[in-house]
Amino acid sequence: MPAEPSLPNLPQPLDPRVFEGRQPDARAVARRVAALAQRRRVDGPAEVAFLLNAIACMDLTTLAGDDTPERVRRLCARARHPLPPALTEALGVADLHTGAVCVYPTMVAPAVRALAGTGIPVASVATGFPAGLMPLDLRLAEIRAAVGEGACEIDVVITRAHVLRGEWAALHDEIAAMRAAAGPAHLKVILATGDLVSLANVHAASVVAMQAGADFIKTSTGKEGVNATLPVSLVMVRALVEHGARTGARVGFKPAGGLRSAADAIAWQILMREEAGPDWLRPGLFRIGASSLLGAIETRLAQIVTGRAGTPLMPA
Ligand SMILES: O=C[C@H](O)COP(=O)(O)O
Repeated sequence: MPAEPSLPNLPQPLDPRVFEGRQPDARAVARRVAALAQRRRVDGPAEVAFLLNAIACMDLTTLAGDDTPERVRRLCARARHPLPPALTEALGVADLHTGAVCVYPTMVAPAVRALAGTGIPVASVATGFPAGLMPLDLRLAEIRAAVGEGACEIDVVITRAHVLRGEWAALHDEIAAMRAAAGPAHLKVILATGDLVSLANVHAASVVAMQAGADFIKTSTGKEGVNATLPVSLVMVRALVEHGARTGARVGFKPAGGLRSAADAIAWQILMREEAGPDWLRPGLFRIGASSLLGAIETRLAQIVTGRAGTPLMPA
């Protein structure tokens, strides 16, 4: 068993022994989350470093029914230059861009065109996002269509009923089929944890997704009643650390949905650093899915640079 997992995560057969009978202790999880909160008080250069890393690890997202190619092009321009020039100059940063842009399948083509030559990947949601309640062949066809348009990352949703009914083989086979349909694209498996009722279900679904070949496990669509929380994130990150110890494979983590403040950006990075290790805090292994976090980070960085809370660095 390698000490440091470093291999890509290849699909394996379902092994329910890894999760059956495992019941994460909700009180212990809450205690650990509270303890991690004590480590979040960072300031000065450390805070700036966390905030810039949050941008580098961000899947800058628009997933709205009224999305247009124009909106997506504006989002891509923001992904290429996430901060105003005066702020990047004051911070002394160069070549900063977001980890990816995340859109619906029909918006992949304009995003790919807008990001050509930048190296910024386009991620597409698929599989009947956000509910996933479409026939499997149509969900797989949607994955293939998004990859065909140029998406190199695919964010899929699972059938929550498989989890709620304990249909682990069906869940494994569904995700394995999605893994195969995605071909060379990275597969992020959204568990929609707000729908899964218990931490035991979150743990089991995380393990099944990884056994089926997920490159990332992701908390939420942003559309559930409850989206990313620190307790479910802790359970998921511990599951991926254990998976790495068991298999040697590295699986990334993507909290998404409801992350809106600079404090959120830091809290999830602290959790990742303390539970998985500092090496996980890079775009290949950690992403934050967010539609409105970037503005909050910009505001906080401007406050730090000017030393005046609430004072914009640039004229409006
Ligand atoms: O995958 C990303 C989420 O859909 C974004 O959720 P949000 O709009 O709450 O930031």
